Formats: sequence, structure tokens, C-alpha cells
Amino acid sequence: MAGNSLEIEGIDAGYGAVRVLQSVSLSIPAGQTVVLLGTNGNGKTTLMRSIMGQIRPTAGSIRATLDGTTIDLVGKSPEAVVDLGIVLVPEGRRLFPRLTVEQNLRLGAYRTTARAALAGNLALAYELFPRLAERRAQLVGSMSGGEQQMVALGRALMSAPRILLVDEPSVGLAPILVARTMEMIAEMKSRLGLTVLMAEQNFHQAVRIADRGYVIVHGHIEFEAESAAAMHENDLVRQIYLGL
Ligand SMILES: Nc1ncnc2c1ncn2[C@@H]1O[C@H](COP(=O)(O)OP(=O)(O)OP(=O)(O)O)[C@@H](O)[C@H]1O
Repeated sequence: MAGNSLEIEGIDAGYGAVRVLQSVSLSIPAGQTVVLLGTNGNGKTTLMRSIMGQIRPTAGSIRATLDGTTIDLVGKSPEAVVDLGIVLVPEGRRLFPRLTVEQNLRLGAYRTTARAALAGNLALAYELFPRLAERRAQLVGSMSGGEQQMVALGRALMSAPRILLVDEPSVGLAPILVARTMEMIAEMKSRLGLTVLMAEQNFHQAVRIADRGYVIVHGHIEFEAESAAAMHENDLVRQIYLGL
């Protein structure tokens, strides 16, 4: 079976004695964009880190199915997870401001498999984001927030993603740039045939590109919606995100 999906079942995770995620389950079907809605401190980043192998869950399972092969991610190193094509665009972007656009992009291809495909992926990044080609020699620290988000997405592309995780891409961006960033994620997804999990607190912008969604409150999934329309109708979403 073609396609790449992620299945998270009943995970508990946290930091030492601090238990953040409590029995969290999520399905990220092949070819879909799933949004994980949650305000600050509710565990979105902790979930992303758990998938990436940066934190080891104390219970539950995280399984990726990649072109028909199911692989257990718990216990894998972050490098091994990236090698499988599961790539994170971290909150705050974490770029190297004193390096150029092209240097930042090249650093995305640090793993052996990605390094072999570097030239092709660099060309693809420039084709998908022509502005990065124009600005390839510019220092990233001198770029706008929206342009930096483009660099962060381009850098993820350099790791040859199959499943893309994006942690709060709207942070620190003006509203118009948030909308543009959502469009960039949607473009990258359709162009590369990705499966996407995006953590966000900007409900209005996130639902524009989401096929389905979850709401996380205090490390617990409170609500799951099969469609953007269903999210709009949920009481919890209406209270927290729509102020109704
Ligand atoms: N390294 C850490 N050690 C201890 N507690 C942590 C650590 N990192 C995060 N936490 C706590 O875990 C909880 C969830 O944090 P997390 O970063 O996952 O939330 P979030 O939904 O991504 O919010 P934000 O948008 O603020 O990052 C918070 O209460 C936070 O204080």
C-alpha cells in the first residue's frame, strides 16, 4: 500500500517526574494534513519531540507506515527518525542567522541519505520557493519572519521528508504572513506528496489547510474532528478559539 501515515496510541510522555502527555492517541492518515490545536503549554511540542525520538514515551506506541512497511518509532534516535523521512520544522524555526540561505538549506541535508540527494533537493527547494533562490546569498538573520519560515520549510525539504511535522509555524508572524505560511505548507505538501502534522494555536489559519484535527488540553486529547467543518461546530473549539 502506498503512502505514509502515523499512528500514535496511548502515549504518556514528559520530563522526569513531570508527566505532560496523558494517554494521547492520534491518527495521521496518508496524504492528509492533521492539525493539533492547543494553546501554550498544553503539550504540542512534547508530542512532536516524542515522535522525533527526542523524548521517549513511558507508555504507548508510535508507529509509522512508510510505503506499506510499519515501523515502531519508540526507542529510535532522532537521526534514525529523520532517516526514515520523518522531519520536524521546530517552533521558532531554529535557523542559523549568521549563515546564508543556501548554507542553512545545505545543513538540512546533513544525513548520509539526504547528502546523496543534495543537489536535486536544493534545486527543488529553489523551484518551490523562488524567493529563496533570489536570496540564496543573504544572511538569514536579515530576513523577514515569513522569509525565515520559508527557509525553515526549505531546510526540512532537504532531508527528503515523507511525513512533515510543523510546530507552531505562526509564532512571531504578522497575520498576513501566517496565511502565506499556511499556503507554503499546503504547496509543499501537494508538490512532495507529504503527510503533515501541524501544531497550531491559530485556529482560523490552521483549519484552512487541515483535513482533520485534534484539540489538546493539559496533555490530553479533548476532541477529535474528521473535518474542518466539524471543528468549527465543536463547543470547546468555539469557546477557546472562537470566543463564542
Ligand atoms: N524541558 C522541560 N522540562 C520540564 N518541563 C517542561 C520542559 N519542556 C516543557 N515542559 C512543560 O511541559 C508542558 C508542555 O509543554 P509543551 O512545550 O509541550 O507545550 P506546547 O503546547 O508546545 O506549548 P508552547 O507553545 O508554549 O511550546 C508545559 O507545562 C511545560 O512547562
